[in-house]
Amino acid sequence: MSTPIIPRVTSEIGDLEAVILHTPGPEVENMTPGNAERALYSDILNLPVAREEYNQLKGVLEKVTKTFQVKELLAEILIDPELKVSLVERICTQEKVLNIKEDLLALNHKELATQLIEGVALKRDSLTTYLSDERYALRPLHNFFFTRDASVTVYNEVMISKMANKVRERESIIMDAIFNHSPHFKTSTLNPMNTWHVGEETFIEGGDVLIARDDILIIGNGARTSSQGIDFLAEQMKKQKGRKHIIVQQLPRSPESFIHLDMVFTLLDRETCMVYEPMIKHEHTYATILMTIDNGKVTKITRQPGLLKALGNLGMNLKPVPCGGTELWHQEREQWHSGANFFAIGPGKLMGYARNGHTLEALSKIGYKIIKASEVINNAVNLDDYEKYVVTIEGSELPRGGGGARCMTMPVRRKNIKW
Ligand SMILES: NC(=O)NCCC[C@H](N)C(=O)O
Repeated sequence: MSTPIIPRVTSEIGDLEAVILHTPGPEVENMTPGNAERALYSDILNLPVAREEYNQLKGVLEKVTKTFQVKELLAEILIDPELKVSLVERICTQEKVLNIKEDLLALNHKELATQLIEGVALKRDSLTTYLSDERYALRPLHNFFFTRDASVTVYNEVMISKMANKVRERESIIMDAIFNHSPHFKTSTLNPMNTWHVGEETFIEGGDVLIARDDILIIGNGARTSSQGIDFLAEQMKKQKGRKHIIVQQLPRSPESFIHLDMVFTLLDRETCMVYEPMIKHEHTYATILMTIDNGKVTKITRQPGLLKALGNLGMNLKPVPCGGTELWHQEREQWHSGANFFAIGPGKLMGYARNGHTLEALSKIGYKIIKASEVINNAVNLDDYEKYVVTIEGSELPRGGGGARCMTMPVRRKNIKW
């Protein structure tokens, strides 16, 4: 095996060196209209189409960087019998299904990894289970292809998220096991679950955590990340030397397309960001707050006149590109389909959905070349020929899961940016 990767991410846009993906499997279909909402979906995905679309994202990323697949990483660590027992025990205890522990332990490492992700069917071997409306003893991890959310590389460490919804909790447990045991990574993890004073109200998800610069984090505070979750991360920042800034952007709890900050704001290159204007540029009641941490202490907490101005005050003057273009009508529609959710594989080197035409037009106007993923995969286009581009993936099915290119990628390592 090659030398382990030391996770390090100091910006949203540095050249990507390694990323964790999860190709959607049967778990995304294993739901009914009755429980799609509980699965945090607005619709049931068509798996073959979703996979085709996902393979465009994966195909491009495999060309430009090192990629890992969650299921393979998980299966590999489950070869260790002790870890297998402790992980199964942890999951069964957390999900209150210790009765299936022995069945799970009887599976080989690959089958166990599959079942932990795709779900374990409920055995109808008692009156209670026979009468139960549940189909699963362990529910499928419908949302795991949004690898962004359950863990986050924050500078030199990996934070394991504390998910806001039960249906996503197992994702974090799996990522915790991977980062602590996979031979592919050498890192330390920050896990709110291991901190004695972290309470019920503490939650924080990767979609809300943006690393703007080596001294600036931008964190969304809304349905998925609580103030307590941000305080947990602020505590960790206190351990670092020098001055750190955390800009907190409050978010509305509805509609569901505003669940994470990266659905309304992403960084594109050194000078540009993508914004959903009604949330990021216009006046509203959702506060922007700046926390300043100086050598281990929070020295100041102040209200700011909006996210862009807060960044400007710290020397990051970003030109906002409007998701959906200039008309509110298009902005609303394209934001809903993850039109603001871009993933940077390098500064000015982006991936996003092809369907959001007005957003792409706004990027094209400022010099971004729009390139289809298939052209990259078939070698019809060489990305090195362009300084700024958006590689587009088809997005009919994937956005119905509730996220875009940033949500589907968990960067483990990026090169540092020369500002
Ligand atoms: N970073 C993101 O915005 N991730 C998308 C998560 C969508 C998923 N259905 C969820 O509700 O958690």
